[in-house]
Amino acid sequence: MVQTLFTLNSIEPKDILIALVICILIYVLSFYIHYFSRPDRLPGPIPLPILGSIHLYPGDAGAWMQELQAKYGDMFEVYLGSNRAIGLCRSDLVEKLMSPSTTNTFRLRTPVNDGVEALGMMDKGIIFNHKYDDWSYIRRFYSKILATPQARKKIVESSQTIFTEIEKCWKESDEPIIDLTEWIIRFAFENIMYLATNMRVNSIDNYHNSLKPNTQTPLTEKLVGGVRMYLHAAHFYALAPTFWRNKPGQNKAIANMLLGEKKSLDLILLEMVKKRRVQIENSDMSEELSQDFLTQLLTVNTKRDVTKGISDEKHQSPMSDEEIKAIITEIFTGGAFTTSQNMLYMIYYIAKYPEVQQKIVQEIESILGKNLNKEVTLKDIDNMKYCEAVINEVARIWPTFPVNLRASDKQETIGSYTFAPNTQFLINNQAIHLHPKDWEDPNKFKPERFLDGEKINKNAFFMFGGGTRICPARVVGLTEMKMLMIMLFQKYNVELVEKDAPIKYQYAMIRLCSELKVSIKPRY
Ligand code: HEM
Repeated sequence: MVQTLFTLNSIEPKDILIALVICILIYVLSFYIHYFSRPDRLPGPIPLPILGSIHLYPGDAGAWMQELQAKYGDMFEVYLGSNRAIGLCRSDLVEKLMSPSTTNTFRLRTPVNDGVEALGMMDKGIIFNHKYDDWSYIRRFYSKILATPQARKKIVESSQTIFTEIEKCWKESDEPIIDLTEWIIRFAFENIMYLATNMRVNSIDNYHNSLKPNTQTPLTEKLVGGVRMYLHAAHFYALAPTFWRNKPGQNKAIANMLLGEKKSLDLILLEMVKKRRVQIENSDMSEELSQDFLTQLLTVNTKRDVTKGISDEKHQSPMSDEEIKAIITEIFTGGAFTTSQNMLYMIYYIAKYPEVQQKIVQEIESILGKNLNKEVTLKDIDNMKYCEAVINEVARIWPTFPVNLRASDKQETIGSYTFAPNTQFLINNQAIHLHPKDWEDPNKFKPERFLDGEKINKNAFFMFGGGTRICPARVVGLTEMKMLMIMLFQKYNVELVEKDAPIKYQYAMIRLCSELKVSIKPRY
């Protein structure tokens, strides 16, 4: 005891500092010995201990992946904190990851991620769900409800009504220049709300009124704002290592703010779920319930089950409000935001290329005539091949989702490289879409390359992703895009205000358009 006290008393602050510096040096040395002797080395920026390469991240994963490809080639590595992530920029490199086979082992989007956990989305819903049985159970709801002609018909019908409501607001405002960004988000939001809940929620009028001074923020605006912030939160939390998120100062403040926004969104969505649950519980047992997404989630494995056999032996209980909340968070993310952003970029390119706009109008008129009130059928929509080629070409040249994520919980090989379980793979959709190996004149906007007869190479185009995790709502997504195309371009000539300006956007898992100013003039 005396000996210990004596020893402690004789330690000077200087000695502690020296010991600390020695520890840090040993850590740094061993970090770099490990780094430089790692097996299956790939080119990439030399990481810093703890931070990895995150200090180099420009805030835009799409732009970063392009920059890294230019420096290091089609396959490279970066470190997100201490975790190795592999960038893949060529179709043949992603073959295994994007295989539709049920034996595809790249079933995960990310390894277990404490940021996603902190947001309350790990193993909830489907996007970040690692539990294969739960993921496939929830996907069955998507397939049953969204991949059907009924869902497409519903979207056709609601798109027409919602677009008319938007036109009414535009007429009322009588502005010569319109920024389409927020209108198109409300268009997609109202559509997905109707599809997912069978409710119309007046989001067009609400948005229009919210532009007037001194108005309160209506619930639909809070929801749209909340989902947008959720995308920013998912970006920050999924990517930034724990240490970086908790760094005192700006980082910590951003992390707290985003978490607060996610909690506010959770409260709104939970209230929506609870309200509908009470409505169902209070309704007469003999009353036929609606077949919408929310009702299916609320009634599965209950006496009022409208799902007709979605559950399996592992899923025999009703879903909790929390589980349903996570699922509808994702429905709104994909339904309101991914869809609207694709539509905005579609409008940007069509307005930028008047000759393409003219061909679109010709095709629409050849199928629907000049009667603007003619009912649009699914067959009409399916016959619009040039319109579809334009949608594809926009998604090729400017994917809304420029970087996709995959991981496997097993050891995997790609080419001659072996990767440890839980390695993160970053599929550079933008680079694959522009790779000269698969695309002739890749930077040229040329919708004809998608017309019948033109061969698109395997794994060279991922508008809706691919493999087992391909977008489960692609059929309705495409239908909605074509509907907007018909309603906007059949009736109006659309011109960009800044003809040569590049797309203005922010990155938040997807590319979020920040401004799209156009002038819209009636054709007739
Ligand atoms: C034009 C519209 C849309 C586009 C371009 C699009 C695109 C995508 C892409 C690229 C993915 C990633 C797939 C992968 O990892 O391979 C995805 C996944 C997903 N999308 Fe969509 N999407 C659209 C519309 C929608 C809509 C309307 C919804 C919801 C109603 C939706 C819900 C989802 C969900 C839940 C996933 C995750 C699937 C999983 O992890 O298994 N999407 N989408």
